[in-house]
Amino acid sequence: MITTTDLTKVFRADGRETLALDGVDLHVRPGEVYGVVGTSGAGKSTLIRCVNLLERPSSGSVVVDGRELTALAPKQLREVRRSIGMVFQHFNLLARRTVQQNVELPLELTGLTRRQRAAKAAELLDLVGLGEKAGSYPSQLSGGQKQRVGIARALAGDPKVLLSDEATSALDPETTRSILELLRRLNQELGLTVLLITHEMDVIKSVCDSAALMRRGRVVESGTLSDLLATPGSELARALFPLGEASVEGTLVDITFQGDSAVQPFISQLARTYNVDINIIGAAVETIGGRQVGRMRVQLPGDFEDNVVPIGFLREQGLQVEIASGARVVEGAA
Ligand SMILES: Nc1ncnc2c1ncn2[C@@H]1O[C@H](COP(=O)(O)OP(=O)(O)OP(=O)(O)O)[C@@H](O)[C@H]1O
Repeated sequence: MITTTDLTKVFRADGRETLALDGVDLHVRPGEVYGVVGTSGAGKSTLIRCVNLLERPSSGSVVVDGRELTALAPKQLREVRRSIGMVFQHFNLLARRTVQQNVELPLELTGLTRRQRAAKAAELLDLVGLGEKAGSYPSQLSGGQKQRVGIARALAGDPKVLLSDEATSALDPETTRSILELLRRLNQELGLTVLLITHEMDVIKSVCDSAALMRRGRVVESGTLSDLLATPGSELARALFPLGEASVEGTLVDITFQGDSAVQPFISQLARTYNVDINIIGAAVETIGGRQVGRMRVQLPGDFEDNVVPIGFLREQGLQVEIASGARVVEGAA
């Protein structure tokens, strides 16, 4: 639904050049919620703004719903842009307009009659749970309500794609949750593809199907959350599912299991078969991207070389096993 290929963006200001995007390949499939995470300055805002050409890329291509945006003439681009909704961190509502008039704004140039516009706005406000606030002004609304208006406005052009630029960053945790639930519901009910950027791992965890990690203008990791969790050494997986600090004693092993497989029988089998004392350091089961994922960190006595066979046993059971300490030894052994 959204594909960027070798996207670069160079900003020139005060005689200095900043490479904000350095060859970004992103692939967002139809109907998924895709999150881009990264520290401040990583290039997230620039990326999302390049996806609807609010910012023109320096090179590379942006294809949304089968259309190459960088090749479009201004008039065509304006039309396509109407089918890409965008929500902003600070809502960007017009203070002198009522809630309904704010939602109608993108419809004013579409040739709809006043009545049609009003009917569409009312329908959208109902959809986001704000039907009763149509006549209020933005200053009379809470932050969460303002963002609901922002979302209704973004949906006015019946978009297939919704871009969200830190939509929940200005909101408290409870309001954040309700806005994320709304985005998820719109994704499911309208089949909307959502590309969001955030600096909060919790946002990725609670609402995204896929994620990308950006650093210095590049995507350094990306994939579905389940694939990332199954990728040894994945930074995103570790951030999604932290298991506490590594200690220097013995060999620390992180075991990840998804779906129905349970790890407990393997641990007791392992202890019996190889006569090792296994210390469980931490374990948790969480719902990530709508799927149950379990992780367990265990400590085995001795260094990696002493544990090659037990670790092999766990891997044979189809569990994903990652060595959390003794990495130096692992490299040496490989
Ligand atoms: N209009 C601009 N002119 C010059 N440099 C810019 C401009 N916009 C962004 N940059 C620079 O591009 C880089 C990426 O910025 P960007 O805002 O995309 O990062 P970000 O990951 O969204 O960070 P944040 O979370 O702080 O918004 C930064 O070094 C920033 O200073």
